Amino acid sequence: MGQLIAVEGLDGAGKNTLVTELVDRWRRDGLRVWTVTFPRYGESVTADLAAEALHGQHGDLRESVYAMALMFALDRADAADEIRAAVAAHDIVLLDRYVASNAAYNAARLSQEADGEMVEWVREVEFHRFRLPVPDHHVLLGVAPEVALDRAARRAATDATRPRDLYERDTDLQLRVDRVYRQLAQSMWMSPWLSTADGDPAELAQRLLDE
Ligand SMILES: Nc1ncnc2c1ncn2[C@@H]1O[C@H](COP(=O)(O)OP(=O)(O)O)[C@@H](O)[C@H]1O
Ligand SMILES: Cc1cn([C@H]2C[C@H](O)[C@@H](COP(=O)(O)OP(=O)(O)O)O2)c(=O)[nH]c1=O
Repeated sequence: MGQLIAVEGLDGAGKNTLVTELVDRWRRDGLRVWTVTFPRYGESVTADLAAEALHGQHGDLRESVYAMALMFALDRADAADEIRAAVAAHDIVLLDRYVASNAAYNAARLSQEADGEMVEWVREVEFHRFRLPVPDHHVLLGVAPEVALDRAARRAATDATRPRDLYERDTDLQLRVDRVYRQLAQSMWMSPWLSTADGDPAELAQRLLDE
């Protein structure tokens, strides 16, 4: 059985960059590594619909916090068996965003804290009803929100395929998401959380293997 690790953080925090570096490093070391990014755009209709809603389509879908949370959760529910099989066949399964994204973003949308109703609803729906595997570890890539916001804005300016969505353009929302993420990490929500401010892959790769 491999380790299931979820990497979390704000839009533009550098999750994708960090995950790519960790996967390369561990594979060079001979470990069997499998990775998936949520939302699974292009593979999951509900993920695509949610992203389109965040870019202004599908009427008032985006206004419902619970509907948006459910769209992202259904994407994961559909991937549950694949993740379980990957954990059985690999040393490490690395997830770029997972259930905690839904907890942090939707609690933040409702101005709730990590001990509020939304985080509990996400836990109940995703881990209990959808039976998603619980990560062995979470990693919070906790760069300062201003840094993440700046990176997301620069990425949008230089990459025409990555315009900022509704959440990325909402600075107050990102600040509240950051706060909920830190509370989730502090309370070790569902499993131990490792927090890193700079995402040094060498150090993090070792810390995760040492755990
Ligand atoms: N450690 C870093 N230092 C500087 N820029 C970075 C770093 N990590 C990522 N970036 C840049 O910031 C932007 C967002 O990174 P990305 O990995 O796509 O973030 P996320 O997946 O969290 O949205 C990208 O343009 C990336 O090249
Ligand atoms: C995976 C996931 C993402 N989100 C949010 C975080 C992001 O702001 C947004 C889109 O995900 P993101 O990973 O940022 O995709 P991209 O920038 O490539 O479009 O959706 C949730 O609210 N719940 C979830 O379960």
